[in-house]
This record gives sequence, C-alpha cells and structure tokens, in this order.
Amino acid sequence: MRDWDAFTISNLPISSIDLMENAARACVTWLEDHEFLYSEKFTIFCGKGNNGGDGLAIARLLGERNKKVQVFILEFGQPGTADFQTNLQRLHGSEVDIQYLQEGGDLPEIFPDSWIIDALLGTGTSRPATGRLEILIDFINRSGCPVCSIDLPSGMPADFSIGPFNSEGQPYFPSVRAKVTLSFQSYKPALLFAENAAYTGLVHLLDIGLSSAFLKSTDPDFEGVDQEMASGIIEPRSPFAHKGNFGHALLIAGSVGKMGAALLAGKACLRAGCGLLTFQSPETERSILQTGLPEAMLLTGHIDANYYRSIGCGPGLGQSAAAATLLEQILNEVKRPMVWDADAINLLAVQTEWQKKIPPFTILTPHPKEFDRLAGISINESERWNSARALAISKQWIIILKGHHTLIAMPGGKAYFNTSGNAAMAKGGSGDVLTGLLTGLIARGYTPEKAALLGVWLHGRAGDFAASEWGMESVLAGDIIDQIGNAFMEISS
Ligand SMILES: NC(=O)C1=CN([C@@H]2O[C@H](COP(=O)(O)OP(=O)(O)OC[C@H]3O[C@@H](n4cnc5c(N)ncnc54)[C@H](O)[C@@H]3O)[C@@H](O)[C@H]2O)[C@@H](O)CC1
Ligand SMILES: Nc1ncnc2c1ncn2[C@@H]1O[C@H](COP(=O)(O)OP(=O)(O)O)[C@@H](O)[C@H]1O
Ligand SMILES: [K+]
Repeated sequence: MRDWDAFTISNLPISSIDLMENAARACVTWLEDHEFLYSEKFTIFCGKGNNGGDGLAIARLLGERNKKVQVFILEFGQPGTADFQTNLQRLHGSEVDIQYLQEGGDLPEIFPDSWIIDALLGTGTSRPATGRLEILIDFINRSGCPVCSIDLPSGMPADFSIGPFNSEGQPYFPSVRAKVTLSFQSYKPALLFAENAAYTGLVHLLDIGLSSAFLKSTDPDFEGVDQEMASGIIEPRSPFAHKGNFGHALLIAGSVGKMGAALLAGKACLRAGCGLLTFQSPETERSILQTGLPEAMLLTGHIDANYYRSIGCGPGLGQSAAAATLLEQILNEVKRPMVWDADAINLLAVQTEWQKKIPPFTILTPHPKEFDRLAGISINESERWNSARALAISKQWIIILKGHHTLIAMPGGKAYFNTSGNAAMAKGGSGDVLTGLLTGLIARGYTPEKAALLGVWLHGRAGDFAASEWGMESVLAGDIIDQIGNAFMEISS
C-alpha cells in the first residue's frame, strides 16, 4: 500500500493530502449510503500518523454535515505527520470539539449513543499496543458503542493474525473490535484471516483513486483471485470437439458409509467439463455410484493409473489398510500431477516416506486441521499461511488451504487468496465438490496451476449462486454442484 500510494503521488496529478481527502470522502459517502450506520453523533479517536489524519478529515466532513462530532487525539509523544498537521489546521477552523488524551491522564467522556470512528493506527502498526494505547483500545471495546475502523482496526498489524490468544481470550496484538472496517483500495493480509474476523467486523473496500497502472507494474507476493482473473483462464470448447479432447478423469474415492463424498466429487468433476470419469471404489458400493451418477464408469479391480489424464484421491476414502495400499500403488506408478484431499492427506501426514513420491505440481487441498496434521501445528493463521507457502516451495506442491479466503500457494512462491464463496458452504461435502472440480479441470486440459485458481474461484462463485437461491442456512453441497454451470457462464464470453 505504501508503494502504491507513492507511485500514485509521483505518476498522477494528485498529492498525498488529496489522497487523504479522497479516503475521508469515500468513508463519509459510505456512511451516508448505509443509513443504518449514519448516526447523529460521532466520537472519533485519532492517532498522530496518517490514519489519524484520515480521522481528522472525516471529522471535518461530518461536521460540515451538521453531525455532532467529538475528536480525541492520543498523544504519542511525537509530532503528527505533515498530512495529520494539515488536517488538524483545517479542523481548527470548524466547530468540532477537539481534546487531547495525555499519557497518564483520565479516560475520555464520550457521547454514550454515538458511533465511534477508530483512526488511531492503520498500516503503520508495527508492534503490539501497550500503555495508554492499549487502555484506550480496551475502553473503546467496552464502550458499548458500535465502531467503524478506518483502514484497519487499530492495533491490528496489516500483515499478521492478532493471535495467538491467551487463556483470557486476549490476542497477542490488542485490537479494536469493529463492527465495520472501511479499508482503502485493497485487502491487507490481516483482513483475510479468520481469527481476525471478530475484530474487523464486516470489511468493505473503498476506492480512493490509487493509480491502476501500479498494478501492471508490480508482481506482488499475494494476489486476489477474482472474476477478472478467472475469466482470463477459461478456454472455450471447440464446436468440433469430442469427448476424447476433454480428458478422462479417475477418482479414487468412497468407502462404506462415505459413498456420498465420491458421488459429490464425481458430479463436480463432470460439471468441470471433462470428457469421461471413472471411479475406483469398493465393489460392494457399486450400485450407489452407478445409480447416483450413471454418466460415470466404475472400476473395482487393478488400475492402470497412467491411462488417466487426471487423478483425484481422497473424498470419503477412509484410512483403512486397503486405502493406504491403493494410494501407495498410485504413488509408485503415477508421475503426473494429481489432486490429493481429505483422507489421502491424512494418510500422507502419517506415511511421511510417501511425500517424496508425490509428483511436482500435485494439488493438495487441506482444511486447516488437515494442514496442521501434515505440516505441524501453527500458532495462528498467518503462521499457517507462511507454513503453507514454505511447504509449497520446498515440496513443489500446489497447496490449497481452505477457508473463507482460501489460500492457493504455488511451488514458485507466489500465493493467491480467493474472493468468492460464503459461509453457506460451511457444510459437509463442500470440500469433496472442490476436489472433483479440480480433478475435472485438469482432465479438461488446464495446467494444475490454472486449474487451482479457476477451480477455487468457480467453487466459491457456485456457492454464492447457491446461497442466493437457497439462503445462507440451507445450501447443500449438491446445490453448489448445480450452480457450477452458472459460475462458468458468468466468465465465458
Ligand atoms: N498517501 C498516503 O500515505 C495515504 C495514507 N492513508 C492512511 O495512512 C495510514 C498509514 O499512515 P502511517 O504510515 O502514518 O501510519 P499509522 O497512522 O498507521 O501509524 C502512525 C505511527 O504510529 C507508530 N506506531 C506503530 N505501532 C504503534 C504502537 N503499537 N504503539 C504506538 N505507536 C505505534 C508508528 O511510528 C507509525 O508510523 C493508512 O492506514 C491510511 O489510513 C490514507 O489517508 C490514504 C493515503
Ligand atoms: N465461510 C466460508 N466462506 C467461504 N468458503 C467456505 C466457507 N466455509 C467453507 N467454505 C468452503 O467449503 C469447502 C469446505 O471444505 P472441507 O472443510 O474440506 O469440507 P468437507 O470435508 O466437509 O467436504 C472449502 O472449499 C471452503 O473454502
Ligand atoms: K484504524
């Protein structure tokens, strides 16, 4: 963000103070557009950096709209930044009440029925809040007033989880607990971690007019997967195509009592566009697959694994000795990238000698617990993300760490986070759908990297369509499969 700000200031006819004004205007416009948040009274807490400068500009703009505004500036024992000072001068010309909070002084008296605007610290946060700042954060959190944090909840470092949490439930980085966070231009990693979500509240990104040319001139370590990226990956189907063009997928899935997982993965695999699908599943469960998915074939004997263009392993497989033998055979024969999920990952975590046999660019799709079994327990989510990135590089695997913002860590070091999907998908079977979709996309001809990006986005987008049809509580994993086609259509030209 700092580089992006600097690039904008040197390449567009806009100054730093005008960017701050854009940011403040965007916040006030957002508040106006969301009337339920648009109180008559605002209590604004400002630090002395540029985040505090945003708070002062917001105070002036709200004052101009005849709102009752109180401003409290926390003295850090240092002069404010230049843009903070400019906005302080501008505010002095208004009717807004300004008070300074000194180290050791009393806690402020605030309007009991106001919204709090939290502009103490933003992306400059470099260490856990202590002393007066920590007390003030605690005061804001106990005030009972709803809080709107500017750019980041104050105290939350832009790149990390606020955890680990101690036995009293207090995070390592004491942070303001916001109802809404209005963040500028782009996600900061902190806004992507589940354990920070109770502190960020709802996150809204506001466009403050930073230069779009910057994005073309930079290749960040992290990038969001969105509709634009997904539509850049998708390839049309030739009118003359036949099923042989779209690959034959093999799913090693299902066990007694868990054939549903195999069915879900199989349906999603075919919806991904692949030509043919064969299951390797227990003989006794044959009728479930053959009646549940007549489009697929079933294999119960020896596998010629290299015959298939893609292989997905794990949904509903269980961790029996038979499952382990099957996977071992696959590992001894297959040299091309596969998709490994669920129990296949759990077995891999125990059978560590298998790990060197996993072909490069194989996609692994653990949820956080499966990932910790594989890579060791992480103390917080940012550590888990770093660990996934390190493992992707060291093993040359593509690691899809599933969650609200699923992480996709590539063997080359680059990582992506997903921006589609919703909590309606938090139900058994959603992960099986993803595994099938990924296996189908590889069979269809996408490279594992492209399949990972496209598959994760399509899966979330299908979940979004399913949620709008069935509501957040009532989506079934099968409903996600039924919407894969709509997700495809949205990005097909
Ligand atoms: N052109 C720009 O640079 C723009 C900046 N904007 C705002 O500027 C913010 C970043 O401003 P700054 O870089 O001044 O940083 P902050 O305002 O976030 O922090 C100010 C200073 O506080 C100190 N600090 C860090 N952690 C602390 C702690 N735990 N206890 C006490 N002091 C601590 C640091 O010295 C830091 O530089 C963004 O989050 C955004 O709100 C926006 O106005 C948009 C334009
Ligand atoms: N709150 C959420 N927001 C977005 N996606 C979610 C959410 N909850 C679950 N999902 C998605 O649903 C899938 C769940 O996978 P997993 O936990 O393996 O489920 P299962 O093993 O039951 O199939 C993942 O792809 C995950 O990203
Ligand atoms: K803030």
